[in-house]
Amino acid sequence: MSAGGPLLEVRDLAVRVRESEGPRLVRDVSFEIAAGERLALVGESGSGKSTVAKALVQLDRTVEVSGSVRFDGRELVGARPGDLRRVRGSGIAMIFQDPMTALNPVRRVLDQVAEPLVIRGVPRREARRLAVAMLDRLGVADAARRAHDYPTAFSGGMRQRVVMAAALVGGPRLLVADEPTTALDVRVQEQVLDLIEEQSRELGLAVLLITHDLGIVAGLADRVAVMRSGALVETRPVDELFADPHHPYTRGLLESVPRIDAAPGQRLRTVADAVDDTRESADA
Ligand SMILES: Nc1ncnc2c1ncn2[C@@H]1O[C@H](COP(=O)(O)OP(=O)(O)OP(=O)(O)O)[C@@H](O)[C@H]1O
Repeated sequence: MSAGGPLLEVRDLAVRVRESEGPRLVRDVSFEIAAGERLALVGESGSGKSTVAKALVQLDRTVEVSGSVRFDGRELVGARPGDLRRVRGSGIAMIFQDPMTALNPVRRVLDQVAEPLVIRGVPRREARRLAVAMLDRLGVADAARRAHDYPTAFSGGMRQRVVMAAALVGGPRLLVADEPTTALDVRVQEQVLDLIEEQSRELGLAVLLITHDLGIVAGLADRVAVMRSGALVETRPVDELFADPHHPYTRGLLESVPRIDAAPGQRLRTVADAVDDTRESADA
């Protein structure tokens, strides 16, 4: 346990493709997340959000990560593979956009959710009991019976609940959720986001939510970090950022969120429009 410091502290994170002379994919990224806090990392597609997420626990071996990532007081950049595996198994859990790729289609849900516990030496019976309890907690109806099904028998939203159960069963302190609802239909998106928020509140779980969709950030995040072209442009409390975005790029992102009060047929503004406006007013 770190002595009063943030749960996650990222300093000057930079990522480059190994043995390449090309520009860094991510540079100068610094942010922190306190225990139980929810931070959204937003930005357009290709801005580097997933690269940051994977760099935290060095999931992508084709890239070189530099700078500092301290989790619970321990440095992860340059840590031994075994130590990183342990952090991934119990400290930092990750879920991704497509729940099906995270699940093995030919293994029963019960065994997949129980696996992180079995790996840690929890007896199989007990691991299975805890797995069913977690599925139940995450709203899988009739969990004891459904747990014996294969993932293909579940809908997209239910699969994401299964993935979350496998992520949370080991009692992580930070959940990194990379576009967790992008592949789901709108109604189910909301349920999954509510679920993440509920688990965060009840378990004191910190969350790093990665999304290109600012529309889903307001209800869930405490703070927002805005990423553009591999760097952070501003990190602020969510209410402040929505009320008074400092950076033109952030203004652009906010203006490109579809609004139900927009006039019918009104063209959605893009981030490029807002950045152009700023250039024009600077030129004038
Ligand atoms: N291992 C890699 N090798 C080469 N290029 C990479 C690698 N990983 C990421 N990139 C590039 O880095 C840039 C940032 O990608 P990243 O996936 O982090 O963006 P993102 O903001 O998460 O976008 P999206 O929302 O589309 O996932 C992209 O141009 C991507 O092609």
